[in-house]
Amino acid sequence: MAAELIDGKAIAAKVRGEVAEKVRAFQAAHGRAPGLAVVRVGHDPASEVYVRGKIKASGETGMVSEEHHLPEDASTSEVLAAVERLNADPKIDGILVQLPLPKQVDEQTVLDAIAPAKDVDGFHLINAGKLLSGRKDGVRACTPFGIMRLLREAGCDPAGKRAVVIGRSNIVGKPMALLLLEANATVTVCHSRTRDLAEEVARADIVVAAIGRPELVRGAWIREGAYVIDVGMNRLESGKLVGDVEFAAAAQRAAAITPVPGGVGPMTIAMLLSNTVDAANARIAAK
Ligand SMILES: NC(=O)C1=CN([C@@H]2O[C@H](COP(=O)(O)OP(=O)(O)OC[C@H]3O[C@@H](n4cnc5c(N)ncnc54)[C@H](OP(=O)(O)O)[C@@H]3O)[C@@H](O)[C@H]2O)C=CC1
Ligand SMILES: Nc1nc(=O)c2c([nH]1)NC[C@@H]1CN(c3ccc(C(=O)N[C@@H](CCC(=O)O)C(=O)O)cc3)C=[N+]21
Repeated sequence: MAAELIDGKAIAAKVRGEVAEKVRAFQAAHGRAPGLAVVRVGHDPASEVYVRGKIKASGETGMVSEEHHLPEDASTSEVLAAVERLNADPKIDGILVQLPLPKQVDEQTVLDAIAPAKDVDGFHLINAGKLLSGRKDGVRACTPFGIMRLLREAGCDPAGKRAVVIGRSNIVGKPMALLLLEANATVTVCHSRTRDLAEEVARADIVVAAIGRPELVRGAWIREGAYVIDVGMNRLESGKLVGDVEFAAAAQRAAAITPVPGGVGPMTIAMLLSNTVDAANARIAAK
């Protein structure tokens, strides 16, 4: 393998250490730990795993966390009521509503009901709008924000580079493109209607794949010396977890690449905790 492995697990551990330090300072100054609430609706098995990971990691940094589990048939107004209670709870600094929600629940209505100052996912309209407008005071979506840190730790400055983001979701692709643009990359966003994905990827100095299709991005497409970030989480029938990039072949050409698992996933959780302690401090400062 020619590429450097970008060790998301190790970098996430470093971020959690920084968060633990901020948690200690917050506790000393305010007599309580920052609080994170996770709302989970129904029984999506993947969500159960991720939420457990988030709760465990938050405890390790000294934060207080609680999980609110609603039944599979919960209505939009029941989920809204849970969000409203957490908005009003002074001990809660961060609220995360785990996605996807069951189909009868209106996702955007729920996300927009979260107090923007407690929206540690960065999915609220206000935080999305602040990112679009280049304002620095909004909450940044955890996955793209974590990827910017991974690039920095790998020694990649996006300024002037050609970045190709594959995927245009509100939670990964679009905010990723905006953060890369903010860092002065020349950004192309690809999606399912892109005419020639291979050709777009072949030009890229930075590739971020956020598609959700196992190994769709072929190793042979990767430009020599590119930085490759694989967001995809695809569980094969064998039980094996693979990304959106054909890892072994891409690693022959890339300068650096993230593995799945152990790349972007652990970083997403670490950035959630980082956003929560930052939200706790910002809320106190705003009082
Ligand atoms: N590691 C982590 O922390 C996280 C991982 N994920 C994972 O990342 C992946 C993407 O997640 P998310 O953004 O929520 O997914 P979405 O399903 O919301 O978006 C997928 C995007 O991929 C595009 N796409 C689909 N097929 C193709 C194709 N053949 N060629 C090019 N583009 C294509 C879609 O295009 P179009 O818009 O045209 O439909 C869409 O924009 C998933 O595997 C998810 O599990 C997600 C969040 C966090
Ligand atoms: N409101 C909300 N916010 C999210 O941030 C959010 C969400 N909903 N819904 C689902 C996606 C997905 N997501 C992941 C987080 C961590 C790993 C992770 O830690 N993955 C491990 C592997 C875990 C395993 O083995 O299954 C790894 O990559 O090493 C993966 C995926 C956050 N998401």
